[in-house]
Formats: sequence, C-alpha cells, structure tokens
Amino acid sequence: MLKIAIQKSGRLYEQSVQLLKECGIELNNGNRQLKVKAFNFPAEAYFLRDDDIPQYVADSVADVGIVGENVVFEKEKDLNIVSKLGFGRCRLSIAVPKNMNYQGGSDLNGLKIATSYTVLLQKFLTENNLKADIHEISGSVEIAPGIGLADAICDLVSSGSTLFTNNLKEVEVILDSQAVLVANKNLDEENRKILENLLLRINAVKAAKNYKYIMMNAPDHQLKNICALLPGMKSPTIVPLAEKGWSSIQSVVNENDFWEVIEKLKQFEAQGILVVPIEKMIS
Ligand SMILES: Nc1ncnc2c1ncn2[C@@H]1O[C@H](COP(=O)(O)OP(=O)(O)OP(=O)(O)O)[C@@H](O)[C@H]1O
Ligand SMILES: O=P(O)(O)OC[C@H]1O[C@H](OP(=O)(O)OP(=O)(O)O)[C@H](O)[C@@H]1O
Ligand SMILES: [Mg+2]
Repeated sequence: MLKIAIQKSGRLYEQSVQLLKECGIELNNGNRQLKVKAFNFPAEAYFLRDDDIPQYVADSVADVGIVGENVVFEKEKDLNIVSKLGFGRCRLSIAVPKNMNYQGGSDLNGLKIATSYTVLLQKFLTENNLKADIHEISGSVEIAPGIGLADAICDLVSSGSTLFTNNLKEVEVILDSQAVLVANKNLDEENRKILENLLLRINAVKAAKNYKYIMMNAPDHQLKNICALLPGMKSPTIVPLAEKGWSSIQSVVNENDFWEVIEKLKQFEAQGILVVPIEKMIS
C-alpha cells in the first residue's frame, strides 16, 4: 500500500486530487476525512499541511507526496523528486516598496526582509554576497512593509496581484517553482513497484495534455510531405479513401507546434482536418 501525502486544502489540493483521479485513483474525501483509501489502486492518501509533507515523506510516515518545489527546497530533507507535475507554478521573489529606487542586489544590504522562506532567502543572500536582516513570519508577508515590520519581503508570486495591491514591486526572482511528486529514498520493493505504476500513469496523463489527435484527408501525392510533418508516436496511420488518389491520415501533434503544423497541412492540400483531445498517452 503506497501512502500518498497531499495538501489538505489550499493551492495544491484540487489539482493533486484531480491528477490522481486522471490516473484512475479515486479518493472519496467527501466528508473531509484526513486518511482515505483509494477504491481501485493500492494506495492511501493522507491530507496534510503542505509544510509538513517533506518531513513526513523523509520519515516514511508517507511514501510519496505532492508538494511545491519551494517547500521541498526550503525544508532541505533528503528526498527524491520523481516527477514535475506542471501545476502550482509560481516563483519565490524579493519585492520592495513601489517607490523605492531599486538599482540592483546591493540595495538589499542592510534591509530588513520579512519571509516564511528563511533558508532559501539566506542562500540567495550568501550566494550574492549580500547582508540583510531576515525577519521570519508565517503568513500575510506582503503586509509587512506597509505596517513598518520590514523594508522588503520575500514570498511567492504568481500573477503579481498581491504585490500590486500592497504597493510592492518584484525585484529579484530566487526560485521558479511548480508542484512535484517526492518520494522516500528507501521504499520497499512492493511500494517501489506501486510507485513505478503510478509514474507510468502520471506520465501518460502529462503527455496527453501536451498532444492532440489529428485526422485529415489528403491527396496521395502529398502523403510524403504530410508524414514528414507529422511523425506521430511511431508513424502516422494512413488509410485509403473510397475516392481514388486520396487517403485519410491520423497522427498526433504537439500542442506547441499546433498552429504552425495546421498552416503547413493546408499548404499540402489537407482537407477536413479534425483535432481531438487525448485522454491518456502511453509510449
Ligand atoms: N499564487 C500561487 N499560484 C500558484 N501556485 C502557488 C501560489 N501560491 C502558492 N502556490 C503553490 O502552492 C503551494 C501551497 O500554497 P498555499 O498558499 O495553499 O500554502 P499554505 O497556505 O502554506 O497551505 P497549508 O495550509 O497547507 O500550509 C505553495 O507552496 C506553492 O508551491
Ligand atoms: O501573485 P499572486 O497571484 O497574487 O499570488 C501570490 C500569493 O498567493 C499565495 O498566497 P495564497 O493566496 O495562496 O494565500 P495564503 O496567504 O493563505 O498562502 C502567496 O503566498 C502570495 O501571497
Ligand atoms: Mg503551508
């Protein structure tokens, strides 16, 4: 039985549960139980404060956990990061009052900086030969300069709207972060196998999000051009149409190249192009 630690509530909760669901792991947490067995997978979920997850996984209280890289690196526990999950994207940044004439890192010398990320902030200061006074607070960090508690802050930023509403501006990015799956370094054989299975599913879900399934008709003399454009997972599927000289082509296309590929397909006389989402993709 693989014990999976996930955030009880907050920024990562919904997407963590959703990811497990897309992996076929259903957790009925309807009545807010903190420990829930999956119906159809040898796993059990523990719902915890995100700050505690690295410690619990390192201590084998849980075998794996879903948590932000920002927390993983701040806590400095000996863990394996086994997958980057692509959600919970944010950055850990230093921000100063909007009206400060900030020229560069050396302007931080001698300032009082409020943060919940003392380890990562100290590392940044040391690496950049800066000396500032770190003032640890556990939340509502952005309010600190406005109430005279500190001169600057170091906290998570995503859209920047919290900084904006508190009259602050972002001046240094310390870390780019996203949610990751971390694992205990000494899993037993049984749990290692379950984790392998879970990772296969996570990779299938992640890959599917990056690709679309594409179908079209094209004249046979363009097949070579189109196949070069759409290599597919192995190679495209080509089926002759009832109309002579025409074929139907099916393949996958990466989301990033999508519009460029469509434009070229039109040049290669493709018609009736259909694009559909993929639910899972296993290579
Ligand atoms: N604005 C944001 N946009 C995207 N991801 C974010 C944002 N803020 C935080 N995160 C990510 O989500 C994680 C959890 O954030 P949240 O604000 O829910 O934490 P918390 O208040 O410490 O929760 P807990 O009650 O579990 O301790 C953060 O550690 C970070 O990785
Ligand atoms: O750049 P933004 O999009 O404004 O996001 C940044 C804010 O989001 C997080 O807090 P959250 O809203 O999760 O609340 P919290 O204070 O309870 O952690 C983070 O601590 C910032 O305050
Ligand atoms: Mg927390």
